[in-house]
Amino acid sequence: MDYDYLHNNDSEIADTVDDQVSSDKPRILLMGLQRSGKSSIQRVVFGKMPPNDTLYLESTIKIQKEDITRSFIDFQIWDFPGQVNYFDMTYDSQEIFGTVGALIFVIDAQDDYGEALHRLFYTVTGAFRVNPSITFEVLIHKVDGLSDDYKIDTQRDIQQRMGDALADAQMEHIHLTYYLTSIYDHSIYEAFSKIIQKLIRELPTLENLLNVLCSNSGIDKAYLFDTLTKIYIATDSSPVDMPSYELCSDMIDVVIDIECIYGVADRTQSSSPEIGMDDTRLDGRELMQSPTSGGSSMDRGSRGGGASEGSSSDAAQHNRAPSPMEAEASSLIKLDNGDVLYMREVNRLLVLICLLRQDNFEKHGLIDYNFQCFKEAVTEVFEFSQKRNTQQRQLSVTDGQESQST
Ligand SMILES: Nc1nc2c(ncn2[C@@H]2O[C@H](COP(=O)(O)OP(=O)(O)OP(=O)(O)O)[C@@H](O)[C@H]2O)c(=O)[nH]1
Repeated sequence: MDYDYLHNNDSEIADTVDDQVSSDKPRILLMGLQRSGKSSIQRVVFGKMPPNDTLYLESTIKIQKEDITRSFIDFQIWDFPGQVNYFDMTYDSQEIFGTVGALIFVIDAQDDYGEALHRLFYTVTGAFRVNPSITFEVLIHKVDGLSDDYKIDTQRDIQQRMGDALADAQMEHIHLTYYLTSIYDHSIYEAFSKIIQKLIRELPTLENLLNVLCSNSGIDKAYLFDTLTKIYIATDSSPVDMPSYELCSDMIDVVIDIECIYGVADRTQSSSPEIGMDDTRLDGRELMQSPTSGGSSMDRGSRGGGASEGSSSDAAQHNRAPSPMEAEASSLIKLDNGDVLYMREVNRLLVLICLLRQDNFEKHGLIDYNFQCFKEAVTEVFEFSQKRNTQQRQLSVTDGQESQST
């Protein structure tokens, strides 16, 4: 089979790479055919664009580069125009693929994907030759329009055809990971969580800390989320099940919604998202004092968008942080099935969300103490990783200057 790449309009965008290659951060590349959904993914996950608004996105004509710098997530995401061949002589593929962490290839599953598979093959084999350490991730995207059976069949077919093509080319050692995704549900966040976790060097340490926290506090499942993107950057080693992940992820929205309604407690003293709800009544129900501190709780009712059956939330509590400087928002949602969702803010960018049985939450003094230890450990790991990143960047700048002068 001949895997030729389409050539069109290269000259229009030939100048767009040069000004993009200067940053030394690890890169995530978003590639795929035109209209496969690359820009939509970037805007929805990293820009908080409502999925329906992506209908009006215009075609990308030059590389869109975005710096994502938040806690442990520290990279650049590049959204490529679908119509360009970055392996031809016009571009320096070493410059483009040399420092790439992950190459994400998006396939429109609602369309005929024969052409997309040719492009995928051409892209991964070309990029692998330049940089064998890239992780290759394939998003079988727009699956919201497909039945469950059809989704599985599509994934199987794509995997099979790519496996055969790589084997024919004796490149079966190239490993591709496949995800079924849509911007209209949690699947895109789940996929990005897994992709980004592969790039976080501190992941084993964070997982260990979460394991210790869970086993010492009677917590069934814990996720460390990046608040803005809803990407979980680590979880404990018990298996991730979609309903629990969706509940935890939805909790971030619940808290943000409540914050939007009630505002920040004291903007003059703190930029932390504390939720000031004292003396407020909602739906005629009085807000109660929280058991942990001088906070308050509120009935919130069930929330759509992914909550699992029989687990609609029936109460959410928000505790005021003891001091504005401590910036420690926390929140509690009791589920109908007797479980509890407990959220604690680690810092402005990270929240810990735990799922546990209500009986175990009775010992929340212990949980709070363990959380403090966890938080201190995470802060130390974070400071260490920042120091190391800064040192590495300084080193690479010095290396670059030396190689230029020789
Ligand atoms: N049904 C569905 N439509 C989607 C999804 N993601 C993106 N789309 C739609 O796909 C269309 C194309 O999306 P874009 O993000 O512009 O595609 P692109 O790959 O960036 O296209 P180019 O910039 O031309 O390379 C838009 O109308 C989106 O609304 C999805 O998960 N499900």
